[in-house]
Amino acid sequence: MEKSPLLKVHHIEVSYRHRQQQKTILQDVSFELYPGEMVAMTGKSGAGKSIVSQAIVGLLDKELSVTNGQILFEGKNIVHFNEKQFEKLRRDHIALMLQHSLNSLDPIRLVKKQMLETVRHRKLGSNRKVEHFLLHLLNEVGFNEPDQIFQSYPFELSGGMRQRVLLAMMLSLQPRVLIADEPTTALDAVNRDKVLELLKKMKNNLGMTILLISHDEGSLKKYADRVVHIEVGGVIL
Ligand SMILES: Nc1ncnc2c1ncn2[C@@H]1O[C@H](COP(=O)(O)OP(=O)(O)OP(=O)(O)O)[C@@H](O)[C@H]1O
Repeated sequence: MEKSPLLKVHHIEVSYRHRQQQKTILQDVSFELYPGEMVAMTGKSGAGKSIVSQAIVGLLDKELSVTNGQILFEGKNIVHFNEKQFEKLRRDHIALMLQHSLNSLDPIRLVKKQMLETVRHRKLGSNRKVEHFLLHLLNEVGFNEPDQIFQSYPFELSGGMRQRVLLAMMLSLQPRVLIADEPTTALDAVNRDKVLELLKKMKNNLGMTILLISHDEGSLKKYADRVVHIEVGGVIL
């Protein structure tokens, strides 16, 4: 393991402000992610796990802001990035797979179209090359007949299959860090294990760094290298 962290969340505080009202909703959260590790973040519902992940990638609701602390990505403080810088960060370095992201696939647009759109900004070569790359990723996430999935509509797929398509989409961005916020909530036990296994495989094969957010401490311990626990008001390592 390299010595310096890829991502360092350092004593951050997030506050809510609307008109005259202000309150702190997250206080003194610190943890580090080292290259190539999978860290699970757990904590009770409402502890602030999603808020932390949104703060990292600049997707906090507009009433919320980081009012103290630093978030360092490769040693650089990104807390005060503007929208354009955050967009680039999300596109090139840190992908966030959201809790309810199953809904982010359009049910009536071909998987192929949606996947191609995800990588449109990347210079990956000819159309054939890009399609080949995406089909390979579909295969990596466990589809034996990726072309069939490519040519289907999300409404034709099960929840577990859609989750794996989404994962392939995230992987197509080849992020340094993948933050997966409750990636398995919509899945049954079999598919949940499949997705977690896959994340582990991605970590091992591609050297990806993963922050996995979930309530489910038991199953996460099985897959993660380390667990950080968020308490309401702060983090306990
Ligand atoms: N837009 C917002 N405005 C004000 N408070 C918010 C906002 N979003 C979240 N909160 C509050 O911040 C706290 C942390 O919420 P968050 O969604 O991060 O919790 P969580 O740990 O991810 O919970 P869960 O496991 O249920 O998803 C909660 O008390 C929540 O009510």
